[in-house]
Amino acid sequence: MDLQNLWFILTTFFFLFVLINLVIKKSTSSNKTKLPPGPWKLPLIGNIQPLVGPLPHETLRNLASKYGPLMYVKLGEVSNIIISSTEMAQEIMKTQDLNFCDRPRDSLVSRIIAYDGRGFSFSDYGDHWRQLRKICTTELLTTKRVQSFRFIREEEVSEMVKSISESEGSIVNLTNKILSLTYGITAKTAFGKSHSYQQQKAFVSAMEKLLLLVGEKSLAKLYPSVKVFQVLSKTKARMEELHKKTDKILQDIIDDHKNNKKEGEEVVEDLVDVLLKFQKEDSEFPLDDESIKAVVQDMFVAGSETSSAVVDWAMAEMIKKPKVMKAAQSEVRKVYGNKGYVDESELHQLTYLKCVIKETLRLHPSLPLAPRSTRETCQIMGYHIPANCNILINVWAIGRDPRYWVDAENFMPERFLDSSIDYRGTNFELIPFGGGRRMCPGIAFATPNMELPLAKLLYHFDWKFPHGMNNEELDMTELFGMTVRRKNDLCLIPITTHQP
Ligand code: HEM
Repeated sequence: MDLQNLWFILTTFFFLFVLINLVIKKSTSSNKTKLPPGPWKLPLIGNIQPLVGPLPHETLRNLASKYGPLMYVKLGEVSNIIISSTEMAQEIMKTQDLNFCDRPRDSLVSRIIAYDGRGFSFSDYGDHWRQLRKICTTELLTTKRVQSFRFIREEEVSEMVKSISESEGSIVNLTNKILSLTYGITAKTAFGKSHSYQQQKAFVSAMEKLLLLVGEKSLAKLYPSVKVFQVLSKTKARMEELHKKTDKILQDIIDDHKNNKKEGEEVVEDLVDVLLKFQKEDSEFPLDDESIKAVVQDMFVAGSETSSAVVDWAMAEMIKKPKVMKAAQSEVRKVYGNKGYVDESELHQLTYLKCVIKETLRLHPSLPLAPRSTRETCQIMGYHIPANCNILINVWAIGRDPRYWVDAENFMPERFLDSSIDYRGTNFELIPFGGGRRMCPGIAFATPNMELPLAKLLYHFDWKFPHGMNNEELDMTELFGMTVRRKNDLCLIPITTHQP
């Protein structure tokens, strides 16, 4: 070998060595910052796929079937990680829960609707949230408190049933009836008697419009850092206008509570009364008026449309499946047959109805995309998850995943008869109330709000479709907003079987 050849071989080895080192270094460092897989994106715009189509949870499910249960999607300038499997949901809501228990910083929602983060549902994990959570779990939403409102629920549901019975044989808009029932119950439990029907109507109407705006797509939401979009945003202007209305009504109600407090009188405390107790100076958590309004509004946002949507979907699924309707009716009529009327005393005996509700929550979770945000950067499955990144847990997709559910798209309440799967945050294939630290604290509140109206609607009436329609033709299209409800109202004909 001459000297020239030796020189050539040595330099080749040297360059190969440097190159291999560079490749190894690059691949280890990029693994650390490698984001989860996701669809192609355009500069500035990000991923347009999830913006197309009316139902983001469905589009995201379809994308996840290609890119996997941990997916990165950029909407405008906002980064989102989409979670679409039980394993990943468990990682977020259990294993690494502490790092995933902030809420997304949607500046419009948290500033306008949630009183600059003074509320509970939209606030970040921290001292303020901990204090409010404690008030909720020890005072506001306890089983004892829920029990104390039993007379309100029974009265309101009886009123609804009477008004349906008056329309015997003609078409009734059940969706509207159920929605105003739930809002009525929430208003009475929150405000007590110190509000007029006009105030309640105005408040509920503004809240309904606000909640639809929350689900609306807007440039201001996609580009929160571009102030000009915030200024020009019609969504923002409409939110502010509606918020002004709800804020004024809430302030009037709080003032009324303060002025008319009759000391020593034995009355059932409403939610405003309970919160005002925490305003006293010697209270461990003094709350100002703004925080009280924010929490009361939270109860409306988180508690009204969610429960009413479940009752509405349950009725729709049952009328679509006459066998299920019959089984649920027979159970209720057997349990309450001797009594002759439905109240809350025997609700615990309605095993099949509870399965109907579980199955409805599986197929129609009121919040299909549970929103979280990361507190610090972390790793999942070797992928980099940035700090302050929005996390959307696709509860809807998990509930319909054929890997966990037999005949997943089919409404079959029987599947829960011999199953221990529950929605209390330990079975990650069924998480309509979420899980972990930020799990819904309102299950005890929601349960009778769903069970009592359903039991009464099943006990007192048989149901027929209008205009000779048959069960195959019932439209089940969803409408995405703050909650997912029916796009078209459920309109049915009641036939009274047991006079209310
Ligand atoms: C069927 C009815 C309901 C459903 C499906 C539902 C569902 C949910 C879900 C999915 C979350 C987010 C959980 C998470 O991030 O892990 C949540 C949070 C919350 N829910 Fe519910 N909810 C319902 C009824 C209620 C009721 C009746 C109330 C109160 C009266 C309520 C109050 C709240 C509050 C305050 C939060 C925020 C908790 C926090 O951020 O710490 N919910 N709910």
